[in-house]
Order: sequence, then C-alpha cells, then structure tokens
Amino acid sequence: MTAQIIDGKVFAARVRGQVAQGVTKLKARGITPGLAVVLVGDDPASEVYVRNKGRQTIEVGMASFEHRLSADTSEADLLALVKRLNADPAVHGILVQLPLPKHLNADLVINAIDPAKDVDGFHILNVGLLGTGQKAMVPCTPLGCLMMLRDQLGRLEGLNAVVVGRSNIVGKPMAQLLLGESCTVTIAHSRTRNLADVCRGADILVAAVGRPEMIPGDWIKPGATVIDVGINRVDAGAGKTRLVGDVQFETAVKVAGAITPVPGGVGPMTIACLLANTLTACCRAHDLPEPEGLTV
Ligand SMILES: Nc1nc2c(c(=O)[nH]1)N[C@@H](CN(C=O)c1ccc(C(=O)N[C@@H](CCC(=O)O)C(=O)O)cc1)CN2
Repeated sequence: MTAQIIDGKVFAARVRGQVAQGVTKLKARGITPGLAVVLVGDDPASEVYVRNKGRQTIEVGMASFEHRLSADTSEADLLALVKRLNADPAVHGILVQLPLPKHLNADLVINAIDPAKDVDGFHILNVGLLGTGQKAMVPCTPLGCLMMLRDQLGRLEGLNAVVVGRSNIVGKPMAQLLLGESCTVTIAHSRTRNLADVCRGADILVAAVGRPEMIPGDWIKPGATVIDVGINRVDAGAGKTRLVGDVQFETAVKVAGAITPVPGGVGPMTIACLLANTLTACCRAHDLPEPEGLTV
C-alpha cells in the first residue's frame, strides 16, 4: 500500500482563495483587514518567512505592515511598538516573528499583544480560551493541521490521536484541538517510554518533535493519517542541505493511509492560517459573522 500524499501547497492555496473572498466582502463595506508583522534581528529563515507573510498578505487583498527592528532592539522599544500596534485601528492582527534574540523575553512581548489581535494565538488568554473549549485565536500551524485532518477524515470523533511533541506553539494546542474533536488524545515526546508502541496505536499521528526522521514506518499503524510538522535542515552531502520532517517519509509512505510531505505539507498551511486568523480577527473587531471553514 502507498499512502495518499496530502498536498499542503494546494490546500493552502485553497485557504488563501477563501480568505481573499472574505477580504473582498469586507472591502465592499469599506473595511480592509490589516496584518502587522514584527521581525527583530536578521535570522535568515525568519527573514524568508516574514517576506512570504508580507507577500501573501498583499496577495489576498489585506494591508501589510512590516516592522523590521535591529537585533539589539531593547525590550522597552519592542513593547512600545506593540502598544502602538494595539492602538492602531488599521491593524487587526499582530505577529511577532519567533525566535526573538536571546535578550528579549518572548513571553512578555507576546502577552503585551492585545489578545483580540493575537493572530498567532500565543497570548496566555488565547491559550486559556482554547484549553477551556472557548472561542480563541488558534495557533496557525495546529489550525492548518486540523483543517487537513478534517478534510481527509471528516469526523475525527473517537479516533486515537497521538501528538509527538509538547511545544506551546504546536504540540499542546494541537492536542487541545484534537480533544475538541472528541479524539482520544495522547501527548508523547522524546522521553516517552515505549514511544514506538504509543505511536503504533495512533489512527492520527502528529509528529512535532523537531528531530529529523525520528519516526520510522514501522512505528505507524497501517492506514493511519500522518501529519508531519517537523522542518529539519540536514546535510545532503557535497556542501548541500535538504529539508526532512520528523517522520521517515520513505518508510512511512508504505504503511500510512495518508501523509503530509516535507517540504510542501504542513509548512504552507502556517501562513495560510495566519491570513485566515487575520480575517477572523477583523470580522470579530467589526462584529461581523466569521468566515466559514476558516476557524474551529
Ligand atoms: N510568530 C511565529 N513565529 C514562528 C512561527 C509562527 O507560526 N509564528 N512558525 C515558524 C516559522 N513559520 C512561520 O512563521 C513558517 C515555517 C515554515 C513555513 C513553510 O512554508 N515551510 C516550507 C519550507 C520552507 C523552506 O524551504 O525552508 C514547507 O514546509 O514546505 C512557513 C512558515 C517559526 N516561527
């Protein structure tokens, strides 16, 4: 058996199309959703992500506000910028690109963002709302994973879901979302005993542990749906590198029912869901109905 490949690029393009339609409707009412992205420092990967965010924001018809600050920016200056963006009515979504330089306290900065504009869903209030099953801003990567799972499987109720990884950005919110779908959820991680056996029990396996190709095909239940969140750059010889996921794709594809590739799986959904969250935040700010199919 060979797994169906879940194409994240195609899926993300579909989501962006839905977002663009929502933006057109808002513009007809004289409202333009706006997304502010803050980049501190010159991390090359973050540079690429921020550039792509800005480009895709404009492509769906939103206003893009980019703030690039030097690596030695003080916490006070960054907090002052966040405060200005909180107060700016043209800005419906605020995102501070992570990681921040070491001297800045990311928790402090994220929790200074107005929770209604926290399109990353990282603010402690949104974390609490999601954890208690209330309307929240949902972190983009897990939201994208859930959209793909719903599309693939329909109802998820009663399925065994194993999330490997316990980060605040992916693992924990992913587990909350799957619980919200009435899955039986296990959060596993690199120190879990008998990790292979835990994974073998999964109808849905979400790998978000950040270890290149840690999960081989023989840890996967035949027919399972595998969502690989890992984006790991490894040596490809001859001075080159390549991207691999947390799942060993070559062996997993022979066992799984469906699987996301790396690259081209979950990654593109992250920015598409950021745009979806910005549209949602804008609708909420104006007391308008939320876009269908783009929120949980
Ligand atoms: N404030 C935030 N910071 C970070 C987040 C986030 O959601 N909010 N996530 C990541 C980076 N990220 C977006 O910011 C992101 C990562 C990967 C991709 C993507 O499309 N990946 C491609 C491969 C890209 C490549 O060639 O390197 C793929 O998987 O196909 C988009 C966005 C950390 N920081």
